[in-house]
Amino acid sequence: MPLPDVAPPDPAEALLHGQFSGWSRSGGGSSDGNGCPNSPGGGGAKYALTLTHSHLHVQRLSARPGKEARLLLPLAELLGCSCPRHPAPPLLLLYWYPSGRRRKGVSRRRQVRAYLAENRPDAERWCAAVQCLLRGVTVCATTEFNKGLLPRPRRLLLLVNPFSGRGQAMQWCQSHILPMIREASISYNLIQTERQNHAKELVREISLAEWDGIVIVSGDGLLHEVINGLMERPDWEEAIKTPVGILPCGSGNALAGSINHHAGYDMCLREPLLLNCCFLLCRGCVKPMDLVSVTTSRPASNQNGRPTQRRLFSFLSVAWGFVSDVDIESERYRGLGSARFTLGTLVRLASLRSYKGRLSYLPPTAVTASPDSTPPPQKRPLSRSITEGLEGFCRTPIHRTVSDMGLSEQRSLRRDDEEGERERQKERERRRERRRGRARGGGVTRASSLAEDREREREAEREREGGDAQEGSPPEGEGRTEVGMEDPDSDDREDESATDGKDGSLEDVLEAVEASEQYGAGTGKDECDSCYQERREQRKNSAPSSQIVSAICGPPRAPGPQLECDSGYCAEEAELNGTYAFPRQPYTLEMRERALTISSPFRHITRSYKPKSVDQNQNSSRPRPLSLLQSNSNSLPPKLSLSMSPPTPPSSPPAAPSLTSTYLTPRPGSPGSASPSPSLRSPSPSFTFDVAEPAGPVKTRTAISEVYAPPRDDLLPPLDQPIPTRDWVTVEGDFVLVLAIYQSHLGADLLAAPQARFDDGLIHLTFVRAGISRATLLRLFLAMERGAHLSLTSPYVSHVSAKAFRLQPLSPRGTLTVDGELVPYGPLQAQVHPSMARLIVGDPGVKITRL
Ligand SMILES: Nc1ncnc2c1ncn2[C@@H]1O[C@H](COP(=O)(O)OP(=O)(O)OP(=O)(O)O)[C@@H](O)[C@H]1O
Repeated sequence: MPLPDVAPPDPAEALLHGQFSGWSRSGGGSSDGNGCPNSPGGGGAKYALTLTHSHLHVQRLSARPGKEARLLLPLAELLGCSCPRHPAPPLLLLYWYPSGRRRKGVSRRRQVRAYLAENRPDAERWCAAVQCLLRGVTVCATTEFNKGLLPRPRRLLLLVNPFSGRGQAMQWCQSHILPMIREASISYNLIQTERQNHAKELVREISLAEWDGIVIVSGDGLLHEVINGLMERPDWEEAIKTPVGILPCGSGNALAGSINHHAGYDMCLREPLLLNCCFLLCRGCVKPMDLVSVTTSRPASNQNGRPTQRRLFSFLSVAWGFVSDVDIESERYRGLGSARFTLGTLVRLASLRSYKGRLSYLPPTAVTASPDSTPPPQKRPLSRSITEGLEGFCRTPIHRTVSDMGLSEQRSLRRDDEEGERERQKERERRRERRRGRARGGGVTRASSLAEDREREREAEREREGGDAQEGSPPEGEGRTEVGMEDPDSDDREDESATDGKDGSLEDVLEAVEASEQYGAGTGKDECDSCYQERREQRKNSAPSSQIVSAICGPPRAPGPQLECDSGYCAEEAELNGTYAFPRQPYTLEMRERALTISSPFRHITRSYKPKSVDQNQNSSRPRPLSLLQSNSNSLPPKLSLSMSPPTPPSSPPAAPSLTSTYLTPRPGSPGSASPSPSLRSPSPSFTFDVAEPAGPVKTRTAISEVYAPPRDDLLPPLDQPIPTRDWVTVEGDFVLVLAIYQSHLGADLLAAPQARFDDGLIHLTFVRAGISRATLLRLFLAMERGAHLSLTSPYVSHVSAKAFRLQPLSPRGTLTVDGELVPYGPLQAQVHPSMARLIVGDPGVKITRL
């Protein structure tokens, strides 16, 4: 980009200075066709190049009418440079990505500039100098630039979900991603995922020391898998420090939107967003990112009457109500790309639901110490306030009832005394609660235990069943009431007159959308309930993944190390969405072998997409993606073989990984090969993706414990214990939505929490209560596109920050999502773990929105 008033460089700042000739395919002295469309000019034009720490100054020596004599290339806009090998002429190729306005927002565009050096050593010296600056190597004017100064090339593991978004991920890999990664001199291995949880299984087992980063080429769902795969490793503390990146090919792309926003770019979608994120990825700066530990639960359904719990780690959001409904229900419009959410929003607005529930949260001011900054001593009380709060609530020595939070002064108490007391107290509470009955109104602020809730729900259920049997009304409408109606408990969801008058012309639009939806889907309003039922049976992306899982991966997958899974729970979950389905048939070695062979990340395919034969995707009715391991990395063995050990039964505790593969181990003679076992190697905590590292041994290895000890949620009591009344705030009533988000964006075009930072240690809660009109709700989402919704005042909308929260749905049915993925419906609680992961975000925020 020529700048009219470019000042000449200060000679004192110059690192290199030299003369080059212009070069282009048409006008240059090359006959091999190795030209560049944007090179500075034909043969004959002379240029003086000066390299400083921040810029490359280009001065045209021979004047040319109508052309600027000076050009300033900021190194911040340079992706990389190269010097093509002999017999190509001694060229210095610069890959420049200035930002420019596009139809769909501002994004980067590629320009290659080529300068012909007098000889090859000159070209190589310049190339080394530019690369040193891009990699952050400390240099000065007296530095003798050569390739030896450069750190080893960075290595990325690219995981591509070919079905994400509109199914363009592989196409975009070829057209944009891989060329840019090569230009940035990054080595990579590319693996296509072939089924749900494939990425999770991979990252659980690979040798992470081989990689400088794991990059997801997909939507947010695949990153969710990777984060949880890393957290399920015995060496999770090291593993989760592996930088992760995302290249947006999904339909929501919330994290990519947040990264784009953090870099200072205007909101954009699709390819412009991809180019921005790919540029930032190649630049490579890493930032700490908060993770949120989420514990989900389902009410007791098995004979022992215990609720079952599951813990997972989230980087983006927890949603209940409107947002999760739209996310899951709009799956059917996947072909529309991100527009599916717009349509889904309109459809859901047309038949707005509300859900009964209780939301409790711990505001940040109430927390004295972050669990990560000063790890609490073992078995300390959860917090003093909790004990006090519980005492106030239960009027009994509550420290006994919360003994597994650890009350050190009470450790000497006999365990069975404590348990007996806890049981007696629960029983007293239950009786007291029954006496209070259902007279208690909505919006009550208090703490209570899930046991009470379940008891109340069971009672309510019994009453309802009795009532329904008498009145003959179906129970479907329970708990999902239309907003705006007088009686939120009413089942008469057809009656929307209460809001009809309010919304005016918006209603016409909504009715039109609703009518077209009914026409398109062939369902009427009543059939919404059957769709709802259906949704419980299916899962996101069910077609491809369920086919593969059933045809190829019948083997049970061992539950995560922290997973408490009894058979009843698993069966129920399989029915719910399949996410946690553990197939019941025995898992033979042959099946495991077949799955792994077909999974083919371990196959070496040299830069060609090899189509898979149909029989590899048994029962697959749709064309399957190509199995692929594509690599330009020199660091991996060309031929990969697997050695298998018998599968671990799902119920057995996850000890050392049962699968080993030679691709997991360093190549013999490679820098890391001295390490005795891949499982003993982990990235050094001090390693950063962007910090220059001299060539040599990959990383220092530390021995890791095989005992899995996941991080503790020390701000939260166990899910079946009451939350404290002190410091916690509880809101109970009818909600249209509850959204907990920890990134700025909910989708690439939804700035849901403008104040959020990757590592602010906060959960940003938005909740909308029943009674809001559709017009206001629509206005809220429209304002969210600009991040202006926080200033929209409505008595029904609240925005708060928290360190932890608990959500107790009291409606019998609904949808809960974590990072956009369906989780079992039931009580859930979450706590933020500040800066636990690391995210590749590129250069920090230089505002580039206009030319
Ligand atoms: N090859 C595959 N076949 C089927 N499902 C897959 C495959 N690879 C990954 N998945 C699963 O697909 C789900 C959705 O993936 P992802 O979120 O990345 O894309 P998306 O839904 O299109 O994007 P977004 O979340 O932004 O809308 C994830 O749960 C992931 O586990």
